[in-house]
Amino acid sequence: MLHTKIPQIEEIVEGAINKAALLGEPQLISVVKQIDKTNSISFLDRAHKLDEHRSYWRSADEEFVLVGVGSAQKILSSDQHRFNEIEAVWNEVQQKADVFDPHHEKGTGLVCLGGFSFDTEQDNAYPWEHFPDSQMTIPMYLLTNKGNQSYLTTNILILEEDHKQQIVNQVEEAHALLLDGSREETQLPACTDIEEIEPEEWKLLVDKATNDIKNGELEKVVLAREIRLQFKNDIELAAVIEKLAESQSQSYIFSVESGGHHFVGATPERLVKVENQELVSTCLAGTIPRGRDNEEDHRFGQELLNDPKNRQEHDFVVKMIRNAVEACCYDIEIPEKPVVYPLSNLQHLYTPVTATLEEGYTLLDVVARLHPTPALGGMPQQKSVDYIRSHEALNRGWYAGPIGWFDGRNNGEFAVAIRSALIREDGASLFAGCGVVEDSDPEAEYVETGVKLKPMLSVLGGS
Ligand SMILES: C=C(O[C@H]1C=CC=C(C(=O)O)[C@@H]1O)C(=O)O
Ligand SMILES: [Mg+2]
Repeated sequence: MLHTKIPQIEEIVEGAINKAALLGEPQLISVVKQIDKTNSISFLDRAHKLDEHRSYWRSADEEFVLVGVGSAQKILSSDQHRFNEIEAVWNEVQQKADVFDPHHEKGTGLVCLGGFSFDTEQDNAYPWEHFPDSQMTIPMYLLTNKGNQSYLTTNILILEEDHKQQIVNQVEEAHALLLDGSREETQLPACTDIEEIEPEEWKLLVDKATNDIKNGELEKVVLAREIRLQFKNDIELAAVIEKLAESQSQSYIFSVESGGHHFVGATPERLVKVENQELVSTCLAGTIPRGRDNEEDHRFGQELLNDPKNRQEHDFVVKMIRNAVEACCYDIEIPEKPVVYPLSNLQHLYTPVTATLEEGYTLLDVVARLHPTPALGGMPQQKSVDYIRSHEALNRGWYAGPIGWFDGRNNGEFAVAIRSALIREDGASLFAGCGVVEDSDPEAEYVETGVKLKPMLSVLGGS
């Protein structure tokens, strides 16, 4: 239920304790307030004193940041129909919750943050033992920065036996800590060792894939590789996120914690965004480096636009996304040809997709239809996922899976978790991949993945 008249927190907590007793089940409350403009990195940093479970999301193309701290409720699923299952639980949670929100801004109030593994049939083995197949968290405390405005949401699952004053004190102490404004000095990781995982075997696999494609087994497959780093000290998440956000201004910046490990990344690739039933998706595939000067940069861009191998990589993605969107949208707009999308160290082929989502469909329905697109899996979809599962040496875990958020007003966005790293206590695994088609050259694909790994590598002290 949404309440627009906002009572004092004492009253809200008391009401929830009574309701929990009456109904015989915990009662979720969500209270939103506008606060002074708050720096998201400082907030993220201070939050570790409260709870290690922190999530970070920064949009690539608007001033929109979410920082989640702690967990009021987690929604998990390892089911084959995990997107639907998560949606069903989410609907139930929303129905039962009491939301006190006078602002009605997107990304405030009841919001879920989290992500999904690439492939539910791959087991959660090292280094992914702490990451379930799907994990969406309603944080206890959520900072929402939208343009110049900041909002703080407090979500609490109230139990019948809870003590009103204890809860109120706990919330007030947490708010004071999170909003205190100071920032401790944080340090970037000191890397002591770098290990590329079997680069020669990886190139042989790319070569094999081109042959399997020529033989008609499949049309395209995205193959990823891993680099492992060792650190001298435990990493400080806020420093990593801050540096990544600075260096990758055109990318989504994300971080999700599970079991004390952080999955972090800077990805340029949106999977899908929905706001007021308006849908935006992105076809991003086909890659060339940036030039050393304007002339070379432009020449590379033109080369990319006219290169048959890169165009083929890209066109598979457009075709698949078009089909998926046509099944649940109208007013679909997709330009005939891609344009060049420059990032700090490389350029991609880019085709935007806009449409209106038909009534009755949700963001998660579209995620279920799209994941994985041929920019992450290949073509045909199921064959390429099977191929990856049986041939790729690494355990993808959440690499290339959907990562993002949604709120209780049918707004939300998912990106694909590429150019990412899983950070453990004293080390990290970094991941990047590339689209392999029949004309792919293993050495060139190796170099392309190297360029994609570079920004994360340099933030983590590896170069
Ligand atoms: C799979 C990745 O990139 C995809 C996204 C854009 C361009 C790609 C490419 O040109 O190969 C990939 O399809 C990755 O960075 O890990
Ligand atoms: Mg490529």
